[in-house]
Amino acid sequence: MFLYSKHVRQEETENLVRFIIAAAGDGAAVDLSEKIHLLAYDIVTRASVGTTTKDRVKVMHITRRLSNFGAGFNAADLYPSVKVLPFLTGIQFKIEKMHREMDGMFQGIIAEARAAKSDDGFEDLLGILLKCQAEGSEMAITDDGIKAVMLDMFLAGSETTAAVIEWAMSEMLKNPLTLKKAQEEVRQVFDKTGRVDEERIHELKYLPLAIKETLRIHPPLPFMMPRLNSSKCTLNGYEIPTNTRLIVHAWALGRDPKYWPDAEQFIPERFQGSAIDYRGNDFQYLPFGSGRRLCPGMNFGAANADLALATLLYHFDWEMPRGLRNQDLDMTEDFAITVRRKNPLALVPTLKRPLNVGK
Ligand code: HEM
Repeated sequence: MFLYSKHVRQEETENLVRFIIAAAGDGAAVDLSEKIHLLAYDIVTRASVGTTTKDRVKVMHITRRLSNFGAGFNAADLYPSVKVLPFLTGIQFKIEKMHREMDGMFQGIIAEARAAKSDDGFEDLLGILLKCQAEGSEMAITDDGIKAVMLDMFLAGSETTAAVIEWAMSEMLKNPLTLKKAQEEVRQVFDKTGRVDEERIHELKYLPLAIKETLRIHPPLPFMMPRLNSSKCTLNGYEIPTNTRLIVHAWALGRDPKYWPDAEQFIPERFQGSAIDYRGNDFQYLPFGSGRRLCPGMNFGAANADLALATLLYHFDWEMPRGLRNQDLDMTEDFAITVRRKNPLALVPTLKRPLNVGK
């Protein structure tokens, strides 16, 4: 899937450039947040189910509602033994409604994929699952199982990727020296061919630092997956009984001044020559989690963010809308399972490099 997603990623980022070119020109600001989110959904959807669905905007909104809904703690979580609470708080009803909506859409996607079944190689995830289902395997694959995997991909894959791209652009705009540095490097590398693609992306050294720094200050999932401890233990003097639900706060770790000097500042250079990376072994920096629940989409998500950011910086100069200074850029976070910007990122693009497809 990762290899298959390469051309999907390329096509979708180029579509984004086309859209921005069409929207730019008269000094008008573009709602970059919306486009970044559609980009992430389209890449994840095409890699998962082969095509973008006609309901893409609807799926995107339901996913966001699910994310908003799952944020924070609710009474039912605090008193899991009181079985009636989910009904009293209305949570059960809302979950069931969203479930019905999503289920109908996913069943439609599965039916379309079955009808379009061909022998041209099942390269997307849904195709592979349907093939295994048809061939029969030791563990039966049901339609419900397939729908659960699809939901996982949409929920876990698209909002997170979009958040990284959106926050990286926001931080670089707010810190124009970092923007300049990243942009100069991107243009130096890709001017050789006039096209941003993955053949040369490994030549970038500064943009990956900026992405790492973004993941430190804005881990898209501020809380890792809940864990249950299998035996009693003591943490910071607190006794934790067996089977307690524990949640690691990745956001707080990334901003802890004990580990990070000038923790609130966006300084990509802090990762230069540093061995700290996001693969889950450095416990002060866990944007993709750690251990057996480590994000399985880490490489896919990082590749999507790398290409999208390199493309945005290569083709366009970016400015704040008239009357606003870079340092005034609003950075308020929206509280949901995935933390994204509260207000859309509206920026003025100026085309600097045309789109050279197929060079
Ligand atoms: C760059 C963007 C991404 C970030 C920052 C991110 C971050 C995370 C984090 C923090 C977790 C929880 C890990 C833990 O608790 O140890 C997670 C889980 C997960 N992620 Fe990602 N993720 C990203 C992209 C993706 C993508 C693109 C996919 C797939 C298309 C994906 C699929 C998943 C799944 C399925 C899980 C649940 C794993 C489990 O249940 O054990 N993620 N992700």
